[in-house]
Amino acid sequence: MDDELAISVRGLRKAYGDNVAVADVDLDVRRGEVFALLGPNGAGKTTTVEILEGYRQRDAGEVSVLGSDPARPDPDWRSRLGIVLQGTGEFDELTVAEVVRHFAGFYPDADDPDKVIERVGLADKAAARTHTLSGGQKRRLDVALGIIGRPELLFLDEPTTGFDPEARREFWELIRDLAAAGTTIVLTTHYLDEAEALADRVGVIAGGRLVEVAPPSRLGNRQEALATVSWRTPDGTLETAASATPTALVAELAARFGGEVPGLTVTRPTLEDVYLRMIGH
Ligand SMILES: Nc1ncnc2c1ncn2[C@@H]1O[C@H](COP(=O)(O)OP(=O)(O)OP(=O)(O)O)[C@@H](O)[C@H]1O
Repeated sequence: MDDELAISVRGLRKAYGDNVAVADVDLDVRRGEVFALLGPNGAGKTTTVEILEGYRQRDAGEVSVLGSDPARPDPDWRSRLGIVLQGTGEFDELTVAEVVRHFAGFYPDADDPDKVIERVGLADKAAARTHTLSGGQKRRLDVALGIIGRPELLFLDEPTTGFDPEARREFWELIRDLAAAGTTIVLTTHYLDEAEALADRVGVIAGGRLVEVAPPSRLGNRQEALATVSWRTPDGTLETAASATPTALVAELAARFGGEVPGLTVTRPTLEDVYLRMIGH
């Protein structure tokens, strides 16, 4: 096992009856990396992640997570993981501070509950009973419970669903801070901007197969794709051209217009464009 790897997966396979949910997945995640798993509903993300977390059994393949096989983990293995599930929900009558303190008790080297509550932006809700929290605030509490044990490896399942834009930005900052402090992070998300903002690499999974793994900027050869240049002619018509040399085209347009080119835009395929192509749209 390579010590540089937080996760190493070879030939992972899982079927539910005849339904093959995960087929021949090979995947490495380096220590300190932020890795995003993207894929449409039913692609196999949760199945894969729950196998890595030790919550589901695999049918075949080799899996190592922080040096252990999740199917036969070392005794202290689980305390080195942080898992942010979609909603804990069982502690409705307890306050935020009580729940976070309660979870801190499960870990040998837990972080300071007040500090963690502050970090996830719930300081002014510390004394509130959890059933009074909004959806976004509940997700922040989920995140607090995921990081209270100072995990080496943090799993986040669609972490910002229900967040308002400001809360998402704050959450992204938190993830960047955790990553900067050396935490390895694996997240699933349906938000491509989130993957682009946070991930060192993304893996696209479709139909149980890992279609591609690459940094967001390089996925689907995005960098080599033709640029789309648009501008308006003097009579206001929108013109569009696909170009491998957009700088030359813009220079030519600038010369033609004798200065500013009306309505000029230059775009490359977005992560969403290449992602949708990859999953067959
Ligand atoms: N416990 C289960 N029993 C039977 N089939 C399951 C079970 N869990 C998942 N599946 C099936 O396995 C496939 C992959 O599901 P999975 O939940 O891993 O996808 P996902 O990528 O996480 O989807 P989503 O984005 O909707 O959360 C789907 O066809 C799903 O119906």
